[in-house]
Amino acid sequence: MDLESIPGVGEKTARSLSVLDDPEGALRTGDVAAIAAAPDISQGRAARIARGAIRREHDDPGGFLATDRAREVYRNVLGLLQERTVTEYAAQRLETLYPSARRSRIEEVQAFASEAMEREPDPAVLEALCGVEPLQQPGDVRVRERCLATTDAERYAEAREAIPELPVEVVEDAQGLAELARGYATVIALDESFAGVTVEGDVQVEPDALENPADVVPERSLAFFARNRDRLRAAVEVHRAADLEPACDLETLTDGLSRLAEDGTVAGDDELDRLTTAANDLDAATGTAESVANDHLREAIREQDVTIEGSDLLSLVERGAGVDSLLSRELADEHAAAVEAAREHLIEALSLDPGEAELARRVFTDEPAFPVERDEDALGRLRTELTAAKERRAGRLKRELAADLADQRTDARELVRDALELDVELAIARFARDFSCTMPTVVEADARSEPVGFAIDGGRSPLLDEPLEAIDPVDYEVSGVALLSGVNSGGKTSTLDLVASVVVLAHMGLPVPAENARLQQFDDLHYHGKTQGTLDAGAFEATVREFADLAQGGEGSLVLVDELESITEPGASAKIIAGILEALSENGATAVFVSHLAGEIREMAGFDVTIDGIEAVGLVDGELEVNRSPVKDHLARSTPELIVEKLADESRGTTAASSRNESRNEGAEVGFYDRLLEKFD
Ligand SMILES: Nc1ncnc2c1ncn2[C@@H]1O[C@H](COP(=O)(O)OP(=O)(O)OP(=O)(O)O)[C@@H](O)[C@H]1O
Repeated sequence: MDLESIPGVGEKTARSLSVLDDPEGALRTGDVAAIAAAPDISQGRAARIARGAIRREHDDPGGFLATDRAREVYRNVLGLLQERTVTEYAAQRLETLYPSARRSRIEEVQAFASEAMEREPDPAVLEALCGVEPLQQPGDVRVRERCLATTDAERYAEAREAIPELPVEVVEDAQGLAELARGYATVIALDESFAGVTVEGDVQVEPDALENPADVVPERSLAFFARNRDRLRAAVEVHRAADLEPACDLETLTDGLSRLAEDGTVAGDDELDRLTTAANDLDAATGTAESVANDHLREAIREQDVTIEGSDLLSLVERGAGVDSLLSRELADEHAAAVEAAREHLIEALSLDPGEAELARRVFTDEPAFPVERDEDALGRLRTELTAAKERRAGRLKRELAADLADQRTDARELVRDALELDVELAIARFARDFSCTMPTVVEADARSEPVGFAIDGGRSPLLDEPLEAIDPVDYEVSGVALLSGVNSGGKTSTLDLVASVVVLAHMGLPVPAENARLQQFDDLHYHGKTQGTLDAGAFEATVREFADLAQGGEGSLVLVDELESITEPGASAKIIAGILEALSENGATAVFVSHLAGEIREMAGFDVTIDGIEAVGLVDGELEVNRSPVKDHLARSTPELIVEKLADESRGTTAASSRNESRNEGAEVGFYDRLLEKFD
């Protein structure tokens, strides 16, 4: 696949994407997480790239949303879906859903969304989703206690390339190897020629090391799991809570992760912990052991009456002997006990095993001395032994753990992806529940048959800022061109919003907020919201021009227009709207024009345009009671007409109830209201 052929992908982005394992697969499936794993590509950008790839896949020219208001409706319904996601990933992934005029795309998403609607948005699953995020690449791994060694310059270059995590050293001979062994806990010699060479320290001859990097640097695969430990655990939790089919064995993965510390070291091994603590605490424990011995000895000396004969003292002084000799002669037992106490302390404080204890005992010699002091050489040997034992054990455990986890890397990726995808599905499921949605029937347009238009039963506009229970369900059906009349605040704009939302969601392949919906597969949606106030000449001209374009094509278009009359004075508006409707009708477009001038427009129009009406069924306590579903072929009475009618009714009632004399004035009032009412006929 030529990545640059995707809309929105230039040379630089294509280069970033080519770093991925399977860029084509990621693009084909709209896998935002995989695309965002490419260098310098954010999730938002990944979503745009995925959308471009999907459009290319379906040969979709785009541009379904033809006006600002249409785009606004899309952003609003998408926002409602995004509000119902838990993860940022799912919110971005939803951006790949867009209204399309391509059947294959609509059906593809419909299949996905139908399954999604079956999902149960369990609170435990939503809670678990909080911790899931796309996996991250581990940072650079650097191992300092182990090195590779070779005598060959070419092999040196190869080693640096294959295993950049380890230092690579060039040596001349076994002597060089021995020197390295003093500086590193483990030396891995790459040359066959070193086989059989014995040098002190942990030196392993492994000519195949470069072919098995996982054995040589288990840190490499552990770093991936360590970096993503919490995300993987959260993904495991999501699978458990949602009872999802897991991509790998959850027990094995959880067990592996429980043995891994956040910094990539092995956790939970008592012996390794003991060795690590012993190596770390060695100096401090030796210092304390010295104090133990000296406190002991000081106490003993203080309490001792040392009796020494004058001749002995003389000979000691003449020989220049110090207190050591005195100690050995007079306090040998106490000295031995003090040294023993120091040794015991060191062995116990560091929990040393018998072999290590043997070395530890040598840290304090039997030589009489006060104060008792450590033997640095012996201490050095103990330190080397503890560090080497620690490294050996850590290395073995890392290799074992890396081997256990290595096979699960691909599955672990899938595990996280499935958890994130579940969030996308649950957002759709929640949206569908919250707005009582159904999957619409989207009918492919057929030039030879009658226009299908749209038919919505029990629709509730998701754009109304009311709880679902407070929204009256609306039935509305239009094929061809219609005018929508109705009382002020009757719900005309909300009806257009409902139609636009249903059409946009249906073309996204998603369920729509209605009991039932059947609609034509439209090419595009032109929705013009209400214009605020009269337009100046320039803006008026631009608006008329816009409709001129539409009137020339438009056979597959849905055109929704709200009170276009406000753009100029009423008489002229009616003429212009009538002309636009004629053109749209001739072209076979589907259109709904909301207007307070429906009657006037019909008179001007050169064809029998349908007028639907949102009727007030009456006035209750001064408030209009409205039937929100437009009545077909019915010019709704206006609010002023209803009010005059109400006044006429009221005054008739009063006249009937009053005496003859008093009613003269009231009779005149009835006549006045009737005169006004006649004007509405
Ligand atoms: N189906 C509905 N169920 C409940 N309330 C509704 C419904 N439709 C509209 N409303 C309420 O009526 C108000 C007015 O609706 P809307 O703006 O759609 O009326 P309109 O007929 O376009 O008004 P105008 O004639 O002033 O342009 C809305 O804000 C909403 O509160």
